[in-house]
This record gives sequence, C-alpha cells and structure tokens, in this order.
Amino acid sequence: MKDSGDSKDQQLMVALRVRPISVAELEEGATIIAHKLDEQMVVLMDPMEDPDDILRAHRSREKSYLFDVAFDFTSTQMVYQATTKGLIEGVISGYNATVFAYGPTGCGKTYTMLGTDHEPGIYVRTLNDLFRAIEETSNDMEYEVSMSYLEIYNEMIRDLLNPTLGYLELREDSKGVIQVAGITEVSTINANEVMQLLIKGNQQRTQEPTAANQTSSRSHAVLQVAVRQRSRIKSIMQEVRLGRLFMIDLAGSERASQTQNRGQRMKEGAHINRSLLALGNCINALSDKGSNKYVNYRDSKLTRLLKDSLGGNSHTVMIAHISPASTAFEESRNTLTYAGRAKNIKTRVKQNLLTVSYHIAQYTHIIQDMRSEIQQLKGKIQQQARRGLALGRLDRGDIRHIQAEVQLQAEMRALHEQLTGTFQQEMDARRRLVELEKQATEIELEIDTVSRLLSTSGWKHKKSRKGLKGQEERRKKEKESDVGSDILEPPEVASARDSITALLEEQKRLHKEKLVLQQRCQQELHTRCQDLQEMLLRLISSEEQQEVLSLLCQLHRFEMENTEVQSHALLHICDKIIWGQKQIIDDHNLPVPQHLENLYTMYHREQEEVSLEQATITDLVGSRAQKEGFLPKITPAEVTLTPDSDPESVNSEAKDLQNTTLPCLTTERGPDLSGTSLVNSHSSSSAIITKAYLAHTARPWAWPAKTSCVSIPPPIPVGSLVTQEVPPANSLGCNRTSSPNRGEKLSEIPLDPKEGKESLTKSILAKAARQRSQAQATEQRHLLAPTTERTSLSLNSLSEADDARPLGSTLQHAASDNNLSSSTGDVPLRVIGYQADGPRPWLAGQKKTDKKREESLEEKTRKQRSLEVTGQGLSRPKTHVPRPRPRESTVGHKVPAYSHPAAGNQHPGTASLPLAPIRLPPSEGAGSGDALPLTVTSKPAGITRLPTRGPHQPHGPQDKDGLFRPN
Ligand SMILES: Nc1ncnc2c1ncn2[C@@H]1O[C@H](COP(=O)(O)OP(=O)(O)OP(=O)(O)O)[C@@H](O)[C@H]1O
Repeated sequence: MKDSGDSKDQQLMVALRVRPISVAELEEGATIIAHKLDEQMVVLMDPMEDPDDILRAHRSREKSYLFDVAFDFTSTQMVYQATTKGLIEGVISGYNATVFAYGPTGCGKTYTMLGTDHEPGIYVRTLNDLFRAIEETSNDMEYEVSMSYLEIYNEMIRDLLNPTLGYLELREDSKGVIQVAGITEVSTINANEVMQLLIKGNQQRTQEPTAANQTSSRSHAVLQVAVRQRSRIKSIMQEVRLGRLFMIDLAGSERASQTQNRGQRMKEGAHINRSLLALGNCINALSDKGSNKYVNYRDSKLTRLLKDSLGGNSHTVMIAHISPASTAFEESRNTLTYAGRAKNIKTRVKQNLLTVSYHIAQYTHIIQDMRSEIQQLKGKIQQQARRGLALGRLDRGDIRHIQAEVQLQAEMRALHEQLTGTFQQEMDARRRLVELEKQATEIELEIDTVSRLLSTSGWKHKKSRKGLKGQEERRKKEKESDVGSDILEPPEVASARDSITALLEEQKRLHKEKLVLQQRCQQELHTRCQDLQEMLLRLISSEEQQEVLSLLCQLHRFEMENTEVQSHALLHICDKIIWGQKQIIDDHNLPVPQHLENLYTMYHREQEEVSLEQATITDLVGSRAQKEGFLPKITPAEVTLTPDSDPESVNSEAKDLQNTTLPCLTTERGPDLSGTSLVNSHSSSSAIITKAYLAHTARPWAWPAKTSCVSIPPPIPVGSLVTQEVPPANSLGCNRTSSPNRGEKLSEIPLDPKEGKESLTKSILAKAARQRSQAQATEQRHLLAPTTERTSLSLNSLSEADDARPLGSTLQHAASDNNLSSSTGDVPLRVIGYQADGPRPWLAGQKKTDKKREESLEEKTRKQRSLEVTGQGLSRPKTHVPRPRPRESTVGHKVPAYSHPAAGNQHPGTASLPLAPIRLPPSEGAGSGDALPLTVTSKPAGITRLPTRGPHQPHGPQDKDGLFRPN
C-alpha cells in the first residue's frame, strides 16, 4: 500500500454531548451543573462550592470548556450530522476514519452510537449514508464493502460476528498497522445487511445492569467497515483505494461506590478503568504539543487498537459524554479535562492506495470486459436510435434535417474508415518493429561470432607461422606480422571480414528501418489516430456513442500492446512446450511417429546450430584467454578430431550415435530459458514447428503465432454504422486468441490420441513446409545472387529430404559451421553456418569468391589445422556448465563443438525475453496459482473472510442463514 503523497495534519475533532438528567439522578436530589453556553462552549459548575465563599468564588465556581461542537439535552440523534457525516466521503475514497464515544458509565455513549429503534444512532446513520454515497458513484466506481465487529472484554478480544472463534490476538504488520488476527470479515451489500449483523453482534456483546446503568456495556465495542474502491474504467495499472471506518462504543469509566459492583462486575470495572486510564495517558502524551513524550499504546488492547486513530493515519472524532447531574461532577470534570486535551491531538491523514498492475493473462479479461461494455452501449444506442426514428416520423418530417443527418453519417463513415485503417497501419508497424528487434538480435549475435572467428583465425594463422620461437621474439614478430598480415591473410579471415562488413551494413539498415518505423508509430500514426478520434468525437452528439468510440479506441490500443507482448512471449512458450513434450515422451518411452521424430530432429538441429555458434563464441573467448595467458590450455579428454583421425570414421561414429534412438532429452531440467532458447526460438524452423504446433494445440488461452499476431480491430460503429475488418487469410497459427471468444479450429484435432498425434504431426509437417517454402520464396526474392548449393534446411524438401538425408548430417552440418576446427575438409568452407533458411543477402555475393579461395587454399588450410588448433577450436573452458541436452549432445560431448556455453558466457546480444511477468492462465497448470486475479484485498494474515459479495454482486448462498456463515 502506498500513500497518495498528499498526507496532511488533521486535528482530532472533539464533540461534547450532555445527556438529559435522569429520573434516578433527580430522585437523588441532583441538580443540573452542566450547561451549554453556545454551539461550542459548555460550563460546568462546582456543586461543592460555597456560594458565600467570596475569595474562591471567582476562581472555581464554574469552569468553561470549548469544543468543536457541543450538544445538550435538547439535541437529537442529529449529533451524527455534525460529527460523523463528513467522514463518509473520505472513507469511500480511501481515507481512514474513527468515531468513538467516550465518557463515564450511563452518560449516553451507547445511546449516541447505537441509539434506539426509533432514534437510530451513529452506526445506522453512517452506514445508510455510506451505502447511499456508494450507490451515487457506482456508475464510475466499483466498491467492495466488508465489516467486522469485535469487543474488548476484560482485556480480551472477542469476535462478535463469530464468538465461537474464542479470544483473538492483536498483531502489528510490517507497516505498523494493527490487525486482529483471525477476525471475521463479512462482505456486505447494503446498510440493512450491516444492521442485521450489528444486531446479531450486539446480542453477543457483554451487557449487564449496574446500579449506575441498567444496560451497562461491560466491554469496548469496535465496528469496522472497510471500503475498497476502484475505477470501472479498466486500465493496465489500476488504483484501488482502501478506506476503513472504525466506530467505537467504549465502556464507561465507573466508581465502585457508584456502581456498587461486586465480584465479576467489579473485575470488569477494574479492566474498563485500566484501559480507559491507558487511553487517558495516551491522550495526555499525544496532546502535549511541545514535548516529544513517549506514547504508551501497549498498556492496553484498547489503546493498541486505537493507535492509528489517535496518533496515526485517521480522521478521528471523539464524542465525549457527560451527565448534567451535580452527583456526577467529578466524572464530568475528568471527562471534560481529557476531552479538552484531546483537541490538541493531531493525526496525519493520507489516502490508502493500492496499485494493481495487470499481467498478460488479464489483458484478455480486460478486453473481454470492454467488449461486453461496448455491446451494452451499442444496444442502448440502437434503442435510442429506434426511439428517435419513431419520434422523428411522428413529429418532424423535416427533409433538410434528414439530409443533414445523412451527410453527417457519410462524413462519419469516412472518418471511421480512416481511423480503422490508421489503427491497422499502426498495428502492422508495431508488428514489424517486433520482427526487426528479433532480426537485430540475430545479427548482433552473428557479428559477434564472426568477429571472434576472425580474430581467432588471424591469431591461429600467425601462430602457425611463428612456430615455437621464444616469447620475446614472438611478440616482436607479431607486431611485424600485424603489418603484413593483409598479405598473408587466410581465406577464412577474408571471408569473415567480408561477412562482418555485410552484417554491419545490414545492421545499419535494420536500425534505420526501426527508427523510421518507431517514428511513424509514435508520431505519425498515433497522432493521426488521435486526431481522427477527436474529429469523430466532435461529430458525435450522443454521449453513449462517444463512450463507445473511446472504448473502442482504447480497446485497439490494448490489443496492440497485447499483440506485442504476446509476440515476444509466444516463441518462448513454444520452446517450453516442445521440450516438455519431448521429456514426457522420453520419460515414458512413448512410441513416436516418424513425422514427429523428424520434426524433433529438425528442432534439435536448429538448437544445435545455435548452440554450436555459442560454443564457438565461448570457445574462442577461451582461446583468446589462453592466448593472453589467462587460461591454461585445455585438451579435451574425450574423442577429439586430430589430423590423424579419419574424418569418415568420425562421421560414421557420430552417425551411429545418432542412429541409436530418438534424439533424447536429458531429464535434469527443462530448456534453458535464457539466451539460448531465445536464439532457438528465433531460429526459423523451430519457430515454424512451434507455430504449427500451437495452431493445433490452440486453447482459449493460447497466444497467436508470431506471423499472425496482428490483432484484428473490432468494428467501430458510427451511429448505426458498423463495419467489420476481414481477418487476414494467412492461416498458419492465424487464430487470434487474445480474446477467448475467438474460435480455434479445435474440431480439426482428432480425439483419438494416437490418431491425433499422427494427424497433428502430418499437419505440422505440411504447414511447416508450406510456411518455410513461402518464407524461402520471399527471401530468395531479396537475394542478390541466390545459391542452390548451400546446406539448407529447406522445408520444401523437408518431408522427403529429411528421411533421405544421412542422420550424421546433423553432425556434419554442425561441424561444418565451425570450419576452423573441422578436419573433414570435404565440407565447403563457411564461416556463418547456423542459418537454416538459405543464405542471407549479405553472404550471397561473396559465395563464389569464397569457394575459389577455399579450393586453392584448402590444402594449405588443412595443414595449418594442427591437432592443437583443432583441439583448441573445439575445447571449451572449464567454466562451462553444460546445458541439459538431448542425447545427441553426447555426440557433442565427444566432439566438443557441440558443447554449450554456460549461461554466464552468453553473448550480450542474446537478450532474454521480456517474459518474467507473464503468468500463464490456470489451464496451463503450473500457472494457475500465479495468474494474478484481480483481487486487491489487503486482508491481513489470518483474517477469516466469509464469502465475499461486492455491492454489485448477486447474493450468494451465504445469505441463507442470516447473511454470514459462521465457521
Ligand atoms: N441523549 C439522550 N437522550 C435520551 N436518553 C438518553 C440519552 N443519553 C442516554 N440516554 C439514556 O440513558 C441511559 C444510559 O445510556 P447508555 O446506556 O447509552 O450509557 P452508556 O454511556 O453507554 O453507559 P455504559 O458505559 O454503562 O454502557 C439509557 O437508558 C439511555 O437510553
């Protein structure tokens, strides 16, 4: 909870009420000694004064007291108007307030607070007005009201709404707010209901006759009403105001002689007096303006409970009561003295605000709510239009008026079309931005990889030339060779250099495009939307229509935000799903159809390529560190590629390993959620699999696939005009699920699990292939010089070619990516090899040159690749923490190029997904508990909350047995 920042000092308000003199007092021969002089002043005469004592007469015959407001026997229960009514507005807008009745026994405290049937007191009047105020503002605000009722009897707290709970304890939370642990809080919907509860509670309250009062309250009673208010206008950050109102009827101080109490009554009296004394001490300490006196709230439960009301965050009103009788002079004087002091007490009042932020899952609910609101408003508008039309026919018949209307309609229609078009453009631009961000990350990673390869190649080249010469000499020669390195630059260095230049250019281009788009989004399109919206609003005369339009525009924005967040989140989730499924299959040894197996292989290959790239980075970091003398040289203990190794045998070994079983996941932990999986999720084929997969496993909560994540704006009605945008024809993962009512083609999924799996797999393959071929076709259009010889995961040929392809090709492919360390020599030299979708534009132009160089220098390069180079190229620093891998990764383990970098070694370009706040909806299982419901109750620990009913909710079953259900 936070305060609004506008906390201010507030003086305690003190009122005095002098009750009428009672028959008993009159019978005792008492005279009236308390008189109200004006609205604020009361005079108390000393009945013991000797009127003939002239010396003392002027000093003490009478004493006047000034209060904020004073009442005498003529006053009615309208005391409420002058004391408490003003607190209500504050309470419903998040301020705390306290009203408490103070005074000796039998002076009218309960009369003021509770009153009688005919003369209801402050409780009833306050609650009536509170609910009335809630009702008046309920169009804009949503409320939740709850109440609790307790008594402090003999220094013990009892729940008056549920006495079976026994005695309760007071607890102070971390913010110093006092709470009654385990108290029953009942949600209420109207003042009547509260009154019923109050009556029920009062029946439980300890009340006994004494000589001073036939209906003497033997306890302090505390009624607490909590009001939570939040705006009905949904937004991502919502503010909830929590106001608490305490209404306290204290037990009265008493003299033993006056009450003639014995036994239990006397004990009660002692407790009452002790707690009231503690209260008096607190008042004394708090009212002593100058001194910084310690305020001992801990002396009694009453003062602990009143801590905030007296010295903290609360608007507080004290209504002091006295008897006008001369026989009660001492008590009256004491009461007036304490009440007078209490006027000096200041509290610091601030609004209690809770800020609730919504998570992605709740966007859907908000959008849903807004939609239904829009529907309601539309209905109203239509009704009005019909009514208007009927009236028009009867009364007007004015052709000019109708013409003007028609013209206006046409104007509005045009504006409306522009507005929806602009929204669509903005949404497209935003989607493109997300794509650009993804591409930028990939490029960053590639640049880094290539630049590291470049530096290592240069270093290795130099090293092979220098041989085993002395350290000093080597350094010198290194400097020299730096100058002449251009002349002897090996082909891979030249190729890497070219790649970097191309990558940098591409990066620049993307950056520019991103800036342009951002500007277009923020300035041009956004402003245009706003302008159009304003223009339309000006044309629309009906308030409801205006509201509908505003809501729709807001809805569009939500959907746009939603789209962005979902796009980011989707790929991450896809990875999780695939890994989870794979794990289940492995754990249970489930038979997997060939198609699915192929897809998994493809998915893993994608992952490995990325992993390889990362391993290379880490490896090169290690190499560099070695070069600079930070790390000892590590020779891999497992099978490594040596110049003597037969490349074929290595391949066949790898092949064997791959042929053994399905690619299997280790079960230690799930997929790495950090950078690796980000890159994975960005690598195209895995994304396609997952997209296709999601399209088939779509549930109401499932998020739309990236390629189809442009939300389709709902139609914006203008007057009676409603237009509907047609959803894009693209079908792959095209089902929008940002709102649950968007249908998924679930019917396409067969119910039989086996059949379902097969058909799912087929469908995934088909869709993946289709998607990939589309993507490839598009990409080829952009290529400068398309190449056909490149190792490619062309999904056009995936279904057939993948079967035909030797299984070892994964290894080969992966190894060929790291040509520096490959000893096969029969794989075309490629520096950037992890791309699966055909060459990138920046690689295409250099392809031929590379090949020539490769051929001419192949022999030379092979020689240069010594055992040491190979080992270094593939080894990984000891700091590597291998990421859980499918079983193929054992191959990777033998051929260290497959090793995975530790999370800490991740390239900064592989920024992690902004997924932390995303909570999956309950249907996802794990997320069920996490999905934050829109509950903002700040119920203290241990509070027993009876079934909640907000003021606008229908009655629940708890109403049956009298408004609450005891435990
Ligand atoms: N302003 C009033 N007008 C009429 N009757 C009153 C007024 N104030 C008090 N009484 C009557 O005086 C009697 C005692 O009042 P009440 O029980 O409210 O005192 P109390 O201060 O609550 O006493 P205790 O502390 O013992 O509970 C009751 O019968 C009540 O009806």
